[in-house]
Amino acid sequence: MLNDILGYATLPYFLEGILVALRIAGATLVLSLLLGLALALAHNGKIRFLRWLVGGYLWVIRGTPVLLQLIFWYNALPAIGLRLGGELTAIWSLTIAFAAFVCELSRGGLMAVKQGQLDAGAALGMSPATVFRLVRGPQALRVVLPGLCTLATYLVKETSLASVIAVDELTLRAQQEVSRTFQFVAVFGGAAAIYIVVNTVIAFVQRALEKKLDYTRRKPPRDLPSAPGDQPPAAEAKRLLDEVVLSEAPPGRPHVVSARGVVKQFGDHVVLNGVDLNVRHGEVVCVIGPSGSGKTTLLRCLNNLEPVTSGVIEVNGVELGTRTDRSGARTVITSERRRVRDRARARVGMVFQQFNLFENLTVGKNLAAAPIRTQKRDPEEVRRVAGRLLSAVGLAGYGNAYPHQLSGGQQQRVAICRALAAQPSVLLFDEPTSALDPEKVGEVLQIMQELGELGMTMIVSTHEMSFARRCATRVVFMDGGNIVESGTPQQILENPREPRTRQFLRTVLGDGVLAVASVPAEGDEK
Ligand SMILES: Nc1ncnc2c1ncn2[C@@H]1O[C@H](COP(=O)(O)OP(=O)(O)OP(=O)(O)O)[C@@H](O)[C@H]1O
Repeated sequence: MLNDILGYATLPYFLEGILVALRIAGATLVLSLLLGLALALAHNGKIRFLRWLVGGYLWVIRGTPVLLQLIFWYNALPAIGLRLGGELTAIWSLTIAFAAFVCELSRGGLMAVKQGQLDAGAALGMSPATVFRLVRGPQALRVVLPGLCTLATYLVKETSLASVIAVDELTLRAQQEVSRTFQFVAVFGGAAAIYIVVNTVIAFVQRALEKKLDYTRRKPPRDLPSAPGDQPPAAEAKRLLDEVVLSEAPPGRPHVVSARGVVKQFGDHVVLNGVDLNVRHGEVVCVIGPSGSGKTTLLRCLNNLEPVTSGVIEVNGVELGTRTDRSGARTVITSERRRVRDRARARVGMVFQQFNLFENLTVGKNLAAAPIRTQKRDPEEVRRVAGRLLSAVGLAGYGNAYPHQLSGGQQQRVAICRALAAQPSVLLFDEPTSALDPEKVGEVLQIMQELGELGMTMIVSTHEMSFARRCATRVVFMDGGNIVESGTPQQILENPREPRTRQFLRTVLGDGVLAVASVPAEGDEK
C-alpha cells in the first residue's frame, strides 16, 4: 500500500496537478496581499465612505462560504462579459475571498505598532509614507508573518475548491483517477502526501522568514563593547556636540518658540487653557507641575503632534498647525502633507519619556533615518555626524546594535542623539528620565546640561527639581492647563509668589526647602 501511495505521490500527472494548484495559490497570494493591504489602509484611514465600503465588503465575504463565492463568480463573470476561463476565475474568486483575511491580519499588524513609534517618526518630520516604509510596515510584517504563512498553507489546500469549476488541479485529477481505478486509499493518500510536502516547505520558509524579520531575535553585533562605555569628560563631549548645536540666534527672530493663547481640548475636557509661552534662542525652560497639569500636552502641541483647538504656535518662524492670512484670520490646517512639511521646516526635536527608538532599526539607522530620508542630506556627512554624536554620549561602537540590546539609559542617550542628528532648532524633552532606573538618571541629565551650556534651546518637562535649579534659565509652573507663574529657578523654586506653586513644591521638595515656607504670602493657603 505504501508503495502505491508513493507511486501516486510521484506520478507526473499528479505533480502537474499540484503545479496548477501552486500557480493559482501563488497568484492569489500576491494579489490578495496587495488588495488586502490597500483595504486595511482604507479601513484604518480617514475617509468615512471608504471605511464603510471596506466594512461592507468584509461583512459579505466573511459571511459566505468560499465555495459559494467561487461558483457565483464562475457564473457572474461571463454574465458581465468577462470570460476568464477556470484558472483565472479561481484566482479572481480566491483573491477576493482571501484579501478579506489579509485585510484583517494587516489591520491587526498595523494596530500592533506602538503609537510612540509613529509619534517619533512624525516628530522627526517624516511623512506617514516614510514612517510606513521604514518603521510601521516592517514592524507590522513581523507581527502578521505567522498568520500570513498559515493563510498561504490554507490557500494551497483551498485551491482544491477550484475542482468544482473544472480546473484541472491536483484534487480533480485524484478524483478522476479514483473513478477510473477505485483505489481511493492509494490515490487520495498520494495526493495528500503531495499537499503535505508542499505545506511542509511553506512551514520551513515561514521559519526562515521569521528568523530574518524578527529583529528582537538578532544577536548583538560581535564588536559591541562588552562593558558599557563611560561618557567622555564634559569638555570632550561638548567639543563633539558643538557641531550640531546652533550657537548663533537666527537673525531677526526674537523667539525660537512662540505660543500665544493656546487652548487644547479633548472633547469637553480643556487640557490647555490659553497658554502663552515665548522661548528665546539658547534658553533652557523647565516646565514643572503636578501630574495632569498639561505639560506633555503642551510639548505635543509645540511639536504639532496634537493639533491645537485655538491659539497659535510658531517655531523657527514657521506657524504650526494653523495658517494666518493677511487679514489676521486663522484657519486650522487639515492637509496632512502640509502639516508634515511645516513640521520638517520648523525642525522641532523631541525626546520622549519612553525613548521611542525605532525598534526595527539599528542605532545608526535610527540616527540617520530622518536626515537622509526626509532632509535629503549627504549620507556620508550624516554618518560622520552620527558617529560624533554617539562618541559624545559614550556610545561609540553601538551603531550596529538594536535598541532592545541597550539599557534604558543608553536608549535615552541614543534618542537624544537621534533628535540632534536632525539639527533641531529647539529640543523638547518630555520627562526624559521618568522611565529610568535612578542610577541611570544622571547620565541623561549630564548630556542635557552639556547641551544647555552649548546654547541649545530646550524646553524640558521634568520632575527633576535639582536639574531645573542647576540648568534652567527659566522655570515655568503649570497647573490645570495654565501657566501659573514663571521666572528664574531661584524665583520659582525658592521664592514662589503663587500659593499653588508653594503647595506643589512643598509636596515634591518637602517643607524645609522653600525659603519662604515660614513667611506666608498674602492669600497663601493654610
Ligand atoms: N489623547 C488624550 N485624550 C484625552 N485626554 C487626554 C489625552 N492626552 C492627555 N489627556 C488628558 O490631558 C490631561 C493632561 O495630560 P498631560 O499628559 O498633558 O499631563 P502632564 O502634566 O504631562 O502629566 P504627567 O506629569 O503625569 O505626565 C490629563 O487629564 C489627561 O488625561
